[in-house]
Amino acid sequence: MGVTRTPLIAGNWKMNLDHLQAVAFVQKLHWTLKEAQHDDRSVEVAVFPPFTDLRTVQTLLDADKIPFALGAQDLSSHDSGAYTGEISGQFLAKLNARYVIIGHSERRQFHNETDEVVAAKTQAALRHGLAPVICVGETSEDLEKFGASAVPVGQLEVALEGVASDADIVVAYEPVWAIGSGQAATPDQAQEVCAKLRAVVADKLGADAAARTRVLYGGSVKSGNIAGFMREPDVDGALVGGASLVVDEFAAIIRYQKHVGV
Ligand SMILES: O=C[C@H](O)COP(=O)(O)O
Repeated sequence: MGVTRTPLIAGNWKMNLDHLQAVAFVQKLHWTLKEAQHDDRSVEVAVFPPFTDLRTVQTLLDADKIPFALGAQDLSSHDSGAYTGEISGQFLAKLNARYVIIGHSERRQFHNETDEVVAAKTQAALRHGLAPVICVGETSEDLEKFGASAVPVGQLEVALEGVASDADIVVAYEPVWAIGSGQAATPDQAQEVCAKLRAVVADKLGADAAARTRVLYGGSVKSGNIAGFMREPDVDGALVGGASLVVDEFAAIIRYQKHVGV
């Protein structure tokens, strides 16, 4: 029997929602899903608040037994020391963070993160038992010059250098042109690149890792298009930006099976 990959719907809040707004949001999302009798086991939900919210959200998740996983949006490649403003993976692990986003295109674009930095951060996450959500994707210029898959495939190959075959990782394919633009990739386009990314995981970490690793699509995911992506065999979930900030919309994305009859 093949490996079943639990779908992952991840909300990357980016630099939105302070810790008080985060509490209200998480409580409302939880109630909304409960009211809709959402089956907690069918889809894993993860939220990625700003660093300053993490402790508050973790306390709320624990206290109210809310079954959402917690993730951070970045981490330092170093574990401790004189790195002003940086956040260590060991701090995130102590907050029971399960995931950390690495190499988001906004980090690559605004903080000059190279593939090598992404690889070092991937190692840092794994050292502390965090599952890196490794983001890769092409810009519209890359798409024109090289097609859709060459750049994300190359980025992932570097990120997986030296990663052990039993590592717990997630890959997120986020075409940069689709992020925040309202112009999502088509399910076919997402499937094509996600399948190639899974092949990179197979090549670097082996067939078992490729079979269990979740590959997400991200870029203008909404309740109206999530079902199309989730029907694709190599798309195991979504990394959602803007739509993860609106409770009803994010809940509808999480409930894609019932909502749109997949
Ligand atoms: O991390 C999330 C992505 O950047 C997608 O953002 P978006 O859903 O607002 O397009």
